Amino acid sequence: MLDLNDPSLLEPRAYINGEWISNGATFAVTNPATGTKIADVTDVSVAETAAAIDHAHKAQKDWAAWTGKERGAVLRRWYDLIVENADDLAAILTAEMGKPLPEAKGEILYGASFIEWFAEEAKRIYGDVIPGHQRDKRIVVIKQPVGVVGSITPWNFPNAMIARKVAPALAVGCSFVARPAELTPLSATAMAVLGERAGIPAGVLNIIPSSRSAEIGQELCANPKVAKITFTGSTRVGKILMQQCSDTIKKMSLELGGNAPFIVFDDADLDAAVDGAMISKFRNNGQTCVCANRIYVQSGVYDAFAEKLQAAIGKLALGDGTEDGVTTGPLINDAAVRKVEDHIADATSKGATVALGGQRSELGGTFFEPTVLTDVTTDMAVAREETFGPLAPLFRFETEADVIAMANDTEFGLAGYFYSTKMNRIWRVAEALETGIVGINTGLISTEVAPFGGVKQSGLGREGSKYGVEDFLELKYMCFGEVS
Ligand SMILES: NC(=O)C1=CN([C@@H]2O[C@H](COP(=O)(O)OP(=O)(O)OC[C@H]3O[C@@H](n4cnc5c(N)ncnc54)[C@H](OP(=O)(O)O)[C@@H]3O)[C@@H](O)[C@H]2O)C=CC1
Ligand SMILES: O=C(O)[C@H](O)CS(=O)(=O)O
Repeated sequence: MLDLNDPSLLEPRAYINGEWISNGATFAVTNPATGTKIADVTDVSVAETAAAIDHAHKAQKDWAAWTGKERGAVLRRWYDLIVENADDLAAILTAEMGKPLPEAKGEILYGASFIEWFAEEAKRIYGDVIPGHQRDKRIVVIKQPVGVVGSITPWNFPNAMIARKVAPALAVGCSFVARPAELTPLSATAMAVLGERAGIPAGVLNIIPSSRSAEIGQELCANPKVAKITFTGSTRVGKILMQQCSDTIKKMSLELGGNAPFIVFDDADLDAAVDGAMISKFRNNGQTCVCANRIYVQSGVYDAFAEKLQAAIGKLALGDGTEDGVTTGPLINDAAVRKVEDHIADATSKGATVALGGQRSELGGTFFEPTVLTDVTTDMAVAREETFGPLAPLFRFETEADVIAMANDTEFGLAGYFYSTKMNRIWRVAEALETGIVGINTGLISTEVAPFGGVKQSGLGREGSKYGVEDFLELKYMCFGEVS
């Protein structure tokens, strides 16, 4: 049992129309570090999903009639409650997802920062007045909430990925039906416990845990009362959802897979580059869509960087995320471990060298040794596929033109990083990278103040920042005649 200050935050039931629901059907949520069961969670059915959508549809009109200031005040109270309960929320997150407690706490505060940001934005949804095109005409543009928003989110950031979506949605007057990942629903229900306490009206926020992602997703995509789908996850699933949403032409926001290049030029501050590679590659044990998936090092500094990186990795401490000093938890499941193993086997079969790690940890379970591959080449799977684990493949390059071509040779385009101290090169490379986000002399780019999102097959739309509300709004213009 988790040792929480407020045990009521560990909530296994679904939250629909302001009611906590048990329906006799459950699925088990287990701790990836220990394999022990945390809770049996309500397994919401398709019919209950449709009912949640109906309630959200009814509640949305009243919610949209509140002023932005009133909605912002509720979101602010929600933010305050999340921060006050951050330790408990982090404990729940670590238990169901495995990331070390300090990282989990960081995620809770990161997620809360979106709720804080959009609590403020709620009262700034401005329209426009456009000079008439004829003497008797006047034109006014207003922005209105799209309506019911369906959300599908992954296991790797079970709090922040919901917060990054629900905050702008509720701020502008939408209602929300959230289906969290089967592996990590308890962070979502805990958020709803606090949202209810903050005063979010019944039906405005609904949490529908389920073991049947495809069926529930199909209902969210097909139901005509859902105006928008917002999704974070793999490009594979994003494509399925796009197809399913086409029948009702739903608005979509998609935060999909990545394959981030991390480039170290020979003019880089190598120690800073190693620090950046460590945070970008090993945050969340490499289980983030913006982590460095390919590390390109210019030949003049390749050996020195490889040596420094291995020394830094040697300071990582694997273990149960609840233990002091642990920096790196388990991977989410055995499939994730097998993907890392497959990428290592493929690379070594084609000439790469395991310079560090390369196998399952002696801790057992889904713990895996942080790994460095050297002599990696572009014909290897790690060059094309997202590893989503603690594997740092080092590619050698000669010229700036060569590395830009290699970095952009992917269907993905979420984040990219590079280290250089030459201003002219910094501008050239930043503009040349085909990504939605560029980290320049930093490996950590995530913040609520900037528009997070990708290009190419890494997604559609942006989350966070002043741009983040637009995807939850419809523009309408009113043309007044007979004025003169
Ligand atoms: N761009 C971004 O911000 C992020 C991208 N990702 C990408 O996602 C991948 C790993 O995360 P992972 O969670 O495994 O990704 P998935 O795409 O497999 O799952 C994401 C969510 O979609 C659900 N899902 C799976 N299949 C369907 C379906 N047919 N219909 C509706 N929902 C479905 C999952 O449910 P369930 O798990 O219960 O089956 C989960 O809640 C990586 O490629 C990673 O890059 C991950 C996080 C963030
Ligand atoms: O799901 C993810 O990987 C997150 O989007 C990464 S971040 O927002 O924490 O950078």
